Amino acid sequence: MDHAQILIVEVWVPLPFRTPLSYLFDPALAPDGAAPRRGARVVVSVNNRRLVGIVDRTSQATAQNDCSRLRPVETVLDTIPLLAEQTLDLMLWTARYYCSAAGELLQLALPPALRTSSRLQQSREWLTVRYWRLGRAPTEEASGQLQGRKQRELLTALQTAPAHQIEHGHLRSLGFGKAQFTALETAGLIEEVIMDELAMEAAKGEEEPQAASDGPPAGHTLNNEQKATVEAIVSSDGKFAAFLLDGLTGSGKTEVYLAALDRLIAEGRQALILVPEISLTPQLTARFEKRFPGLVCVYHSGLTDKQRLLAWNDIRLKKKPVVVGTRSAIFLSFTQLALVVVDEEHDSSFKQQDNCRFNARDLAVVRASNQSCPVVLGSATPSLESLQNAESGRYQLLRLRHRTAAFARPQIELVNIRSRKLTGGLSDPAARAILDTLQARRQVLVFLNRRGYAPALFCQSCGWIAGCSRCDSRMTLHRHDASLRCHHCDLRLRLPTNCPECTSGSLVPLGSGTEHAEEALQALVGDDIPVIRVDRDTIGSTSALHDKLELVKAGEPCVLLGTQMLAKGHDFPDLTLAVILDADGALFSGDLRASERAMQLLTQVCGRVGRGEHAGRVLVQTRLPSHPLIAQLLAQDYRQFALNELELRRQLAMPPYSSMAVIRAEAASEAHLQQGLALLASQLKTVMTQQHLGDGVTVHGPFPAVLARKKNRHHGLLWLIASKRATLRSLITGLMSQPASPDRPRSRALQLPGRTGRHQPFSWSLDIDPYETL
Ligand SMILES: Nc1ncnc2c1ncn2[C@@H]1O[C@H](COP(=O)(O)OP(=O)(O)OP(=O)(O)O)[C@@H](O)[C@H]1O
Ligand SMILES: [Zn+2]
Repeated sequence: MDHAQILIVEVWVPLPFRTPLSYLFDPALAPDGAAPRRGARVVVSVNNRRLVGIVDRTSQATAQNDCSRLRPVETVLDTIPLLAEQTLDLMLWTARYYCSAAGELLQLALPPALRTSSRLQQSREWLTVRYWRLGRAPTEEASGQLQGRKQRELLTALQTAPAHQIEHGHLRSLGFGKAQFTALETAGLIEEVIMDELAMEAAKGEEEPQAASDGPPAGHTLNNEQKATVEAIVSSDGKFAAFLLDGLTGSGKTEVYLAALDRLIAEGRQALILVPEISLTPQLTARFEKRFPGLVCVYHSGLTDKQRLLAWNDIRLKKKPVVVGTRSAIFLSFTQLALVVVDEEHDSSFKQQDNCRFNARDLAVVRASNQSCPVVLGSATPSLESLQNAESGRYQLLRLRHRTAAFARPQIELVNIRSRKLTGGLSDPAARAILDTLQARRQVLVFLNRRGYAPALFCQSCGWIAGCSRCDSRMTLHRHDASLRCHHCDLRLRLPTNCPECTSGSLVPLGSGTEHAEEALQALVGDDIPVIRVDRDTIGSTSALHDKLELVKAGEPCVLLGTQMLAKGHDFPDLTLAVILDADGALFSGDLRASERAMQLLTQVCGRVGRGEHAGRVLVQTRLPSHPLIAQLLAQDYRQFALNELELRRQLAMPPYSSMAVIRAEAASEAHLQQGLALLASQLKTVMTQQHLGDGVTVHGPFPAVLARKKNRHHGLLWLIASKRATLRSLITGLMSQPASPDRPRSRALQLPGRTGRHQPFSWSLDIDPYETL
């Protein structure tokens, strides 16, 4: 083989490999003789599977390369890079930082239609777009013959459009139709162009500036705090700066993002707004769309494959400069970011909980830094990590201390329910407050973070409790379909009528979930007042939630009942009472972040009321009125809470004052689990000794996971805590190069350790900067 002509193409494939795979490419065989460019897609085969991969690098084969062992690239799908350089760089950075496979991130960086080999043809069809443009040689005579007003309007539209062309669909939406197209085409004044958008590269630089729009509807007149905040953000235009926007619930953070965007995207650049879950906040998206009509693109996994492809491409080609998306949107192909916003930055949904366990909030900072633009992390209840970054000066702290509403803060009262009778979880004082509020024609929010009818089913004669046969957990009673369900593995059983242990018929539900609360609330308020339940069981689709929330927005008296779905950023001016049915549920967990999470959740619920013209009131039902966290909730000083909590973490040398990784292991049996974890622990010791890591790092465990048995697999973990991030890195890198098991040395270290499959006797994975630690 003549090495001089053969190229070696390194390709990332969507499999858990640590390095790209090498393939041969013979330019002589390519139709245009060109090598595939970085970021272009190719089809390659891996273990007889044909996969779509992304080109990382192409180089000349040398005599050192053993080309006979390499397979050829099967097809080059793109002549241009489909993934922006910036996205590819971020993928590689993410894979390195989180010790995972860059190729697997392709699933997030490319929409499904572009990476599934059976959909490739269809994706091309979806991206073929019809345009009309000015004819090449319109004659004077032809122009003179223009008949109708609409024909002249169409011509003017094209004359003033960038590149003198406009998409067919867009023209139709402007009211132009077949009559005008045919007439002008016949006269040679316009012509049709069919374009393969997948083969188009994004406009570079300022070539095609996209004005924010012709006078977007202005927002509120900003108050002084908001103005100062916007100025601080805008003054970092064109350079990297990270801001923590710490603003009370309802202090107008969203208004700040909008105003900053207004100033920053004016020059045709892009902006990314990351939100926890789009389906939960249709209102937020609507606010962006209203302010930037036609310029907002929404990107999340709830879209159909086609919608996702078109949205992805609009973003790539910079047709829609404002992108509102969930965590995977961080991997979109932006080339010219002017601003990145992470709304509700404390939210757990920014952390991916499987495969590559990245935190999109942290990647937002990395991406902004790579692309030299400001990034704003906003929250009323900032994470301790971000607060610490602000304290240490890494992030600039911006504060909004005043609510925009007429009333500063809701009034919070405790209801001690230790010896009270509850109906569907509801105490008498809470019931009275609800009725009073509805009487005054206002709305009520009832928060209960537990779905189903009851969290347990109990036999009064023998004490049996329904448990899951596959997990160490209780089954939840769902009454609407008379089932018992495990919320961990989704096992579903018919509700028994008799106790399976003692056959007695005295089975009773224990405790209350939202289904029970709904029943009790409806009985309390009567049939005329709607009780709107929002939880995972009632919200099948985005539109279902949207319809329910519209009902609340209409302002009629109603009761909005639900789980944490309701705590996320909703803005309903007529909500004046919130009832937290069971504050204690949030207080018991040994997790590192348990208090932080509980405080954030409860504070956010309290923040949903009193946002309009009327004062808000919150009733907190608890059996532990003197619990310190409840006291801090009453004080309504999240910041003080956070500072105390930070001090505690500092004393314990826990994150954010140290770097942490969790090794999660699962096994077919307890014996396999113990054996596997013991091996890992001893390998960690070996690495620590070899590399003299000494006091810099501590390994805790092994210990069982909170749910020690889940889906019939046994779960356990190890904690690695280091004073410096670099030490943790050395330890992890060292561990990765240890043999997978004593009798099975890792041959080429290509495959990531521990990711050999969920059905192995023993497997493990790494969680760097874990959100959940148990
Ligand atoms: N300067 C202002 N003048 C009058 N009203 C304002 C102003 N800024 C914001 N608002 C209104 O106040 C309400 C709360 O603002 P916004 O939703 O921006 O707050 P937020 O801080 O994002 O809230 P949260 O974090 O609780 O979701 C909204 O209805 C908004 O329209
Ligand atoms: Zn189960």
